[in-house]
Amino acid sequence: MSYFTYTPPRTPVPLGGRVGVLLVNLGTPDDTGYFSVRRYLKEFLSDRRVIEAHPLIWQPILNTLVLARRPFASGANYARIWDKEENASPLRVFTRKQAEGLAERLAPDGIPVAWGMRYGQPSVKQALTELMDQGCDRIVSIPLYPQYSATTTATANDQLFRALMRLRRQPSVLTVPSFPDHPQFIEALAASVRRVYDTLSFKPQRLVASYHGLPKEFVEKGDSYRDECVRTTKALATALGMSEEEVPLTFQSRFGPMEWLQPYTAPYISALPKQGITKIAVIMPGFMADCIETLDEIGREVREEFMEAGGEEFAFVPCLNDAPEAVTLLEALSRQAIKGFQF
Ligand SMILES: C=CC1=C(C)c2cc3[nH]c(cc4nc(cc5[nH]c(cc1n2)c(C)c5CCC(=O)O)C(CCC(=O)O)=C4C)c(C)c3C=C
Ligand SMILES: [Fe+2]
Ligand SMILES: [Fe+2]
Repeated sequence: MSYFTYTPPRTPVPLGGRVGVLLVNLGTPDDTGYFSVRRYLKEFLSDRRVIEAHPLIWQPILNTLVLARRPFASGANYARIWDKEENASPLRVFTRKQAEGLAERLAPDGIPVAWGMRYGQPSVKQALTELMDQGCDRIVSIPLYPQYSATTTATANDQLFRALMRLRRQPSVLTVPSFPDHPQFIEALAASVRRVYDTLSFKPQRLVASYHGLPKEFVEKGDSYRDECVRTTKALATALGMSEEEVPLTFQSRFGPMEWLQPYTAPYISALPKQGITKIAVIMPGFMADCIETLDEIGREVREEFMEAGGEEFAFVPCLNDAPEAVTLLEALSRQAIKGFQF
């Protein structure tokens, strides 16, 4: 059997090349059952960009303690947010819709779009093959994470380059950098806040900006994630004409016993009513699409804890999902990157 895994394109590459856009997101289980969630978590938590401990130490813990129990708890959480019509998790549905929206915008220029997941299906390799089958010899890859982290952006790129390793005829690739304060990103976030605020019968005293957490050690060792979260939060506050105090930054979704970036979202929000802050809104600008971390952790768990602690009003600002502003952002990122191929 050949070392190389891909047969040459069936569609000829036009003179001057053909660009395709690849959207890469995290990944999600195929269904909410134990085995699907277990398979997903095993792949995710075996990634050394995510868990840096040596496999000789980590793998026995993962395969016994973690994978024996967590798939049940996570599966129950996924079941609560599952899109029953599409029979898929919201992360997959919204990623697909973002790709479809972008494809419509780029179709007049003959630029195809595909989407793949770092963990699970459809794979990055499948998405890449889809583009190469259409004659693309130049790929713009957009990791769907506004703020850089080695645990997300870098591993998405690793997976793409892993697929390229087995190609005899390799396309040229441009990986789009993180976009924490890209004007179109901030405008899209601000529009999502305004849309929610227009429907409220109260004025939130705070707009809490909650980001996925990260072990503190990763940032101390050079991951730029926290700085980029600060950039997003400041730019959003400015766009909304709010003070920095009105838009506090917190970190959610801790995993394991290490210290993660602080302040932690849940205790921070539960402490607000005691300070006289009983009406809040929460936005999650680290997620391009709603998922288990936003819908279940913030929309259910954190909301309930806030109300139990004396909170009165809690407004949830949905992620950008398939809003036209999200597609406009992806179009801007794509078109800016495509210029890099024009010479
Ligand atoms: C050490 C563990 C983890 C790190 C580091 C981590 C970083 C990280 N993750 C996201 C975005 C998402 N994470 C999601 C789910 C999720 N994350 C972890 C663990 C780490 N994440 C787990 C175990 C899970 C699975 C759910 C669970 O069992 O609790 C998701 C949602 C996926 C979905 O299908 O809905 C996203 C999105 C970022 C941005 C990040 C670092 C900055
Ligand atoms: Fe995560
Ligand atoms: Fe979580």
